[in-house]
Amino acid sequence: MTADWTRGIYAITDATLLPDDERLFAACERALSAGPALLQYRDKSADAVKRWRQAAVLAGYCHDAGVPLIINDDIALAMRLKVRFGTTIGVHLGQQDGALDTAREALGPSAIIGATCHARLDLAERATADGASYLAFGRFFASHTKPEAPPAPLTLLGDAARFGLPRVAIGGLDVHTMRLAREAGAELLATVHAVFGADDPAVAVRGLQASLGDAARK
Ligand SMILES: Cc1ncc(COP(=O)(O)OP(=O)(O)O)c(N)n1
Ligand SMILES: Cc1nc(C(=O)O)sc1CCOP(=O)(O)O
Ligand SMILES: [Mg+2]
Repeated sequence: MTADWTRGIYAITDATLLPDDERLFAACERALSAGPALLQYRDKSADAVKRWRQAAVLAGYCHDAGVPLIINDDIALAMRLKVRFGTTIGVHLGQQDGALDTAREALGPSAIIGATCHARLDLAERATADGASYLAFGRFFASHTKPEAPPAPLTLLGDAARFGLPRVAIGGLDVHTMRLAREAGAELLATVHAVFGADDPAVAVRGLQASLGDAARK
């Protein structure tokens, strides 16, 4: 059974931190064992064979753990996984990654479809109208993973409550800064480094959950 995905830790993979199948799969298994709300497969390479192979394994892990798998950027890959495995597959789309309504049509009404809104409420308003399932804002703090991402103020998260969708905070979140983003209104706290830069992603997810005061999910 899939647990409530709308609140908690949103773990995002990274091909630099997890450069091969063995490390990616081991780290994701550990992270999933601690009950994140969502797992995103994010691989910016053009290696479609690797992306299919890795995403297919993660789809199985996520299915077993009851955690939705979100595919970054790639509606076609999410669609292929859904057809092949029939599991809960979603997609995260940035402003250059394809149309939300195309993704919704391809993946169906219950798919989780996320939208990057940077620091812009106008993008959030459009994404809401186009059928997004959640709205992602950031980056809020200095990011190891994407230092060039444009900055966003924490006050944006309160302003975004009006859209009535789960708000994701991203960028430089760790055991300290995550609390600030939650206090500012984010239901979901997305991180690469605080989970997959840690020695043990399971311990990291549990530590982040504890820092938020969220009950352990597993
Ligand atoms: C949860 C979440 N929020 C934001 C992003 C960034 O998406 P995007 O702007 O498309 O940048 P890339 O991740 O594709 O480099 C995200 N992936 N996930
Ligand atoms: C993928 C991504 N998108 C961002 C945005 O602001 O849109 S920040 C970011 C990287 C998040 O990694 P870390 O938790 O290591 O900072
Ligand atoms: Mg993208």
